[in-house]
Amino acid sequence: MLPPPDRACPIPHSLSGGEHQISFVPNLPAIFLTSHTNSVLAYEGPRLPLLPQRALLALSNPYKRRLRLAAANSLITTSVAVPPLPFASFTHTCLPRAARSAALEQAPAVWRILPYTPCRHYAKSRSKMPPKKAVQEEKIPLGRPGNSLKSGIVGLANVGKSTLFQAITKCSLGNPANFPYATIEPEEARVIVPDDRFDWLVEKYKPKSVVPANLTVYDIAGLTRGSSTGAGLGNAFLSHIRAVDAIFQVVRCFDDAEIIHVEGDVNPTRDLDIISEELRLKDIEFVEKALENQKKKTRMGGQSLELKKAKIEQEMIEKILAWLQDGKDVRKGNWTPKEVEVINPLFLLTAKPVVYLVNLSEKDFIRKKNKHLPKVAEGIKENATGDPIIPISVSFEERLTRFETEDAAREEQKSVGAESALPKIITQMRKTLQLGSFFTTGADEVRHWTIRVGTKAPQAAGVIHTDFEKTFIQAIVFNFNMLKELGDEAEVKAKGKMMTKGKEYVVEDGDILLIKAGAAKG
Ligand SMILES: Nc1ncnc2c1ncn2[C@@H]1O[C@H](COP(=O)(O)OP(=O)(O)OP(=O)(O)O)[C@@H](O)[C@H]1O
Ligand SMILES: [Mg+2]
Repeated sequence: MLPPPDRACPIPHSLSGGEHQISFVPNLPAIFLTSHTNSVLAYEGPRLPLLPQRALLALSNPYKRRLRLAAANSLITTSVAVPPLPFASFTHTCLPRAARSAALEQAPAVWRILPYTPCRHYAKSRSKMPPKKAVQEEKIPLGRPGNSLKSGIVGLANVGKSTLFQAITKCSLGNPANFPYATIEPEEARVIVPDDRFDWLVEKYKPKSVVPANLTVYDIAGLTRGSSTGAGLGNAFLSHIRAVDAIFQVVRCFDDAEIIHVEGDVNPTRDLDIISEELRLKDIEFVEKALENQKKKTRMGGQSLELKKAKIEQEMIEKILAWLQDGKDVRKGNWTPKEVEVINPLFLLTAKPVVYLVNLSEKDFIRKKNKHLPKVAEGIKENATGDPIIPISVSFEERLTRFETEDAAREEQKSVGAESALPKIITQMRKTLQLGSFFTTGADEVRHWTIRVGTKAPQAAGVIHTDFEKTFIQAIVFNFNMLKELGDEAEVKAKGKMMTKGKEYVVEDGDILLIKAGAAKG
């Protein structure tokens, strides 16, 4: 209860009526009256008024303790019903001492409304302090690849996509044939992600069940000049590309007069340009559509928070459109986390990470020489800086799959002096997507899980089971390298290398996790 008023102070009209909170700090010359709206009424005493949360920060420890104690006993924060003007009155006797004397001296006391969010007053009051360093916004990569990854094989028609698909998946789902557009519907197959650590763990634990990580690969119909406007197989293939997390782009660098080239001759730099142009044109179309929809939302006008958010989003979409119209791929932009949130649901083709696969003749691949290769590398470096390029001979890979046994295929690789590039392209794809691995081990199951680099323990637990993210308690962690070095879990434990980690732990590549989670609600 507040003491009875003995001196009236006017309460500004905007705060009159309704329930308001009064908070003050004993012996501090500031008093705050916070409304349920977005404003704060502050008493302007001898010191600059501070915003409540800032005031708490600014208090010295004994005051903080007193404030907390008092707040716990409802002494400090009291609800007051403020009657409408002109009857609003407020007693200065409940003001802190310094404020009270100021109120008496400067009567009538001055009240003013301060915005609730900005902390400008706080910054001003400490103007002698060096300026705060700009907070570096954490960068987040585009896309949201999960544990089940999808990648599409993309390229001009008749460049070897289906043959590669068949070699990768070691199955006959693909449709390789020497005529353009042999593939119509995207074929799909899962391939196991090769990982020596996983193989070692399987050997060590000899579990009843083994679950390696996998990558779903799609063989997508060939592109051609004008695909974005419906030429060739037109738009159909584009929707297939939209659905994948990443792209393997096959570039033809083999000369073979028998194999038809849709452009008439082998010219990989021109082919690269055609593909990036088509993907970009399609993205422009997607973004223009998104912008149109967004404009429908913002057209209504008004001041609601939702509308403000929609307007900010519209500006971001306009920025993305300008970027694309400038001839640049979305994945090469330097986007803020908020912009990434806008980009992800657009499923843009040029936002997807690309691994370039340069398809060489078997002869060139073995001798590690190809007349087109330097130009291709230069072109990619110039237009898609940083994207990985892997030389491969799709026909060699296809031939290797025809050997009866793995050993025979290995022998062949040894005898010709060249290794299959397939394991490399899958591991490179994971690297490009900034993915890492963790493992769960035991007598029942050894499993390889996929997460984005930088994922924290609860989110990693959520990959195992969605409930685990919410009910996460802790994780028992040790790294594969430690296990391999020390030999077994007991030894890892004895050496104190088995650790209990909480919610803030960032899972490292190769961690072996045991998640402890509570029971799920409901
Ligand atoms: N490195 C290579 N050297 C020689 N021939 C190759 C090579 N790679 C693929 N080919 C041949 O090119 C032809 C076309 O291959 P494939 O059907 O895999 O192409 P594609 O890109 O899937 O075509 P589409 O776009 O029509 O689906 C096949 O005859 C295949 O054997
Ligand atoms: Mg094909």
